[in-house]
Amino acid sequence: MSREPVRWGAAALREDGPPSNGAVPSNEPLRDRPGAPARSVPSLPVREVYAALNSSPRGLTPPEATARQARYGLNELPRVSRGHVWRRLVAQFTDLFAVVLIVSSAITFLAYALEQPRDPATLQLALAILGVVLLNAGIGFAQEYSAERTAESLQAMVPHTCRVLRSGDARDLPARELVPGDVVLLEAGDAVSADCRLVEAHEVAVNNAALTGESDAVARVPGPVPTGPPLEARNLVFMGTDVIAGTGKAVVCSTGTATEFGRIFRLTAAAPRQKTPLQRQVAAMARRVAGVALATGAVLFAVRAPGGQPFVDTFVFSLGVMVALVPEGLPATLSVSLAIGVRRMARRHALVKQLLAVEALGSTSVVCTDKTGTLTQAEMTVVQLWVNGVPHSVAGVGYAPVGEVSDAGPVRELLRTAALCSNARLVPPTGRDGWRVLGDTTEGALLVAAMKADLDPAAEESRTPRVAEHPFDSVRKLMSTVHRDLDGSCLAYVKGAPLELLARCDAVDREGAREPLTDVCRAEITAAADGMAGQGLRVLAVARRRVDSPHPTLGDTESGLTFLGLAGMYDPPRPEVRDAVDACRRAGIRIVMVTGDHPLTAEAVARRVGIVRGRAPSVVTGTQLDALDEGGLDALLASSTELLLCRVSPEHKMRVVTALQRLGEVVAVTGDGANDAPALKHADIGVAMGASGTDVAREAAVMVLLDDSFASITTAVGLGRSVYRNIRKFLIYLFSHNIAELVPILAATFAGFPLVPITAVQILAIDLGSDVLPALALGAEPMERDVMDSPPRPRRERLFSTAVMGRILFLGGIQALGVCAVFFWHIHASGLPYADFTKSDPVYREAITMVQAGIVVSQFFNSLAVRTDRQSVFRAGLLTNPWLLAAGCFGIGLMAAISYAPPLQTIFNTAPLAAADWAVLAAFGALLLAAEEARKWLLRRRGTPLEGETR
Ligand SMILES: Nc1ncnc2c1ncn2[C@@H]1O[C@H](COP(=O)(O)OP(=O)(O)OP(=O)(O)O)[C@@H](O)[C@H]1O
Repeated sequence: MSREPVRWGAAALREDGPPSNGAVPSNEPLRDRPGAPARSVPSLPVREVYAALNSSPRGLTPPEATARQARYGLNELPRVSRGHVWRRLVAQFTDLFAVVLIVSSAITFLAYALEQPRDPATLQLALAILGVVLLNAGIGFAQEYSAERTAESLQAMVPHTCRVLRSGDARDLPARELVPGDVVLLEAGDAVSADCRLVEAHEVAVNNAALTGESDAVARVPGPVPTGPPLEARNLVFMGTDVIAGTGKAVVCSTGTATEFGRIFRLTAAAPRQKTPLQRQVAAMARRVAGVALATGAVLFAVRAPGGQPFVDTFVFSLGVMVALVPEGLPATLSVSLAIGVRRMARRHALVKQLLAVEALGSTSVVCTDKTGTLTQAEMTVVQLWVNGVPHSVAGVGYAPVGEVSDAGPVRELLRTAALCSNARLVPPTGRDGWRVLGDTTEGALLVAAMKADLDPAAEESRTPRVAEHPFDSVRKLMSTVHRDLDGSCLAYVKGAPLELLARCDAVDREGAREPLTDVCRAEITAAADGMAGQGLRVLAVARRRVDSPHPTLGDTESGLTFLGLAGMYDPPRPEVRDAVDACRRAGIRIVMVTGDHPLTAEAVARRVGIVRGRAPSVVTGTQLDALDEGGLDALLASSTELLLCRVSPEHKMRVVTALQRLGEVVAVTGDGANDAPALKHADIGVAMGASGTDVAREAAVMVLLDDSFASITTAVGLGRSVYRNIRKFLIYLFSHNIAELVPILAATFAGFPLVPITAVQILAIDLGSDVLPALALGAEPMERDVMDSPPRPRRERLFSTAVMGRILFLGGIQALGVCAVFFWHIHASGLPYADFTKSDPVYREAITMVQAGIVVSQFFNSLAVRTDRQSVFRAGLLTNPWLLAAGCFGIGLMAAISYAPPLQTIFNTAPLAAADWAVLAAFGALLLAAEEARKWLLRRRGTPLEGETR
């Protein structure tokens, strides 16, 4: 069963009334509902539970379930509201930038009101600043809203199903379709989707942390308990909690908001969204730049105030420059870029639950991966059996029970035992789907093999019904079931990893006779198991014994066993994995295979998919890991390039992840089982399987693979790297033009020129007009082909590294030099002394138009230059990001309008430029590109990569 924290709706066991929907207070069957099973459910004996909830051991019929759904509504909780829309909008005006801008705008309005005569330019500036505030708030609000919607739609893509009995038929249904009275099947790793009363339980333990905060495992039993607070009833399991051990069957008592989880959910405020380190770095940088802006404003005021200019003029001017230099749209551009990354990953089957993962993915240096399902297709087929020293092959592929198996008695007995000791179910073909397995694929393969031998598992089960079970767990590596034999006695059937099982056998079956298991015999069986494993097969051993009671202890069930034989199953590798493994090699990412399987099986599969190429990979078992202290483990992990960890349990996985992180690695780890959750949480990127993983693993991971494939991890890493590169591109692009805006202002001030070379309104037109779209287009640059050709970015590398800062200064410096040159060239060409210039002077208007156009045109070339770090842009292809070209053309078009359209000329105090002026600016832009090309050429010649890149 699954948990979906955001979108549960309302439903409860109710005899009448409309379906509840979040807003309607729901009734609470386990509490006070009059006339309902309510409080009495936990105290009822099992057989009365069904009657009390109008259900039966075969579950509800589909029409009854539909009727109940109409009556009680879907099993969902209402959407979390992050506060009223207006409150969220107001919040946009309360961050530091917004407050600075609002105060600035207010002061400018005040200045306009006080100045004599009033200058329309002051009013324009005040309005422009206000416009910036509104625009910024609008972008922020829209971005937050869309991020929320993205998160919700991604959540909805993660499958949340539970196994339900309807008319006796087990089927996987979306958790939201559960209704009171439904009979659900639970097993370790499931998240519980509704409040339920257990009616059968085999060693069930749950984690009620979501409700109680206590993360210890608590045992659950099916029998009646005294009436009391629902959370204390040991036969109830609750929505939002996890089954961490055992298997069981339970009847749904309440759903949606009527559940205990729903009650708490209504009281819990949504957690605030955390900023990622990258967002924090950018915000810190933006604050620093804002500080520089503030200081510049103050310096300008101090220098200009004594110069005889009107006080208000100087003040408004300094304020305008300050506002213009604040990087207003930056945080929003960053979030949009991260969100684009998340969407791209989702399209490639990798759902990222936290933005944090997008950036961590880019620096992943080790991937610890499972084998079955991730590297292989998880389509097990039993291909070989080994009984009494004789190998038997099994024909047929996939789950279709068509093929041939020896009909020898001992072979049939092996398969019958294995099939009875399984919980999986085979589903016949429907529509376009072929034969499918519900449940564990290893067990599915055993059922198929049994059916190929003409055995009917259902008939066998009714002949010798199961009375008890010790579920499989990956530490014991065994599973056992107890069955009542025809004569009333009890038999235990056990299957599991050969070594573990053999250690619990003391006899071997020879055509029905029990013979002692000699050392020779043991060696023969081990050699046979190794032989199969060496071919890449997963090997299971099967055994049985008579037991005295229908409910023997684990120790009694799994000791003194009689060995029956071995089953070897083939699981073909996923075809796409080989290329993905190659990509990881090129990208300097180590792959460590972590599997519970046999070392020989692991090595054979690792060779097939290319993880192992050398002659002697390090193959280490869980027992060997246990013998290593921390130092030994570190040495092992640091020294082995090809490492396979076999026969390990999830606890080992956790230890290895911690050790790798200690060695400075950024670790991605895959997991599917409930007890993989700690390792998934601890890793830098926990990756859960969307198709086959348990709900608990999906909950603990930050990334969910919809197709379970290793190749999707590699793609996500590539996309993560590309997002990081793109962010760096637009930061260089945006911050370099700040220099081009600032330097001419400082130069004019210190040269004693009485006016500014570019006005605040012009700067705002660049920052919020011509620069926004190219920055977004850079943030959305397609993934470069060579993104996986370089080693991972070091964990501690800062976004604003020396190299990045150097590049900002280089590009910004060239731009600044250019615009200063065109400005003073215009001013000096007129021959007028500085003091004679006024705001309305045509030469001055032309000069400031040249400065603004100079920045816009050079930014166009700059946007092309920043696309590559070392490679020539001409080699990378000038036309490969058409959005960027379109955005650049839009910016130049806007600038032309500002230069030529009379109303805009009035607002911006600009003048029409001549064709020759544009030609000068274009030539100057081309010079910037040429200088960048020369710098890249030098870098390539020296072979120094920038931030670990090959370009
Ligand atoms: N359902 C089962 N019943 C009994 N034994 C099993 C079952 N599934 C697996 N085993 C045995 O336990 C061993 C460990 O299995 P486990 O599922 O823990 O490995 P895993 O780490 O998930 O493997 P992989 O890396 O292949 O996904 C297997 O090699 C097999 O011999």
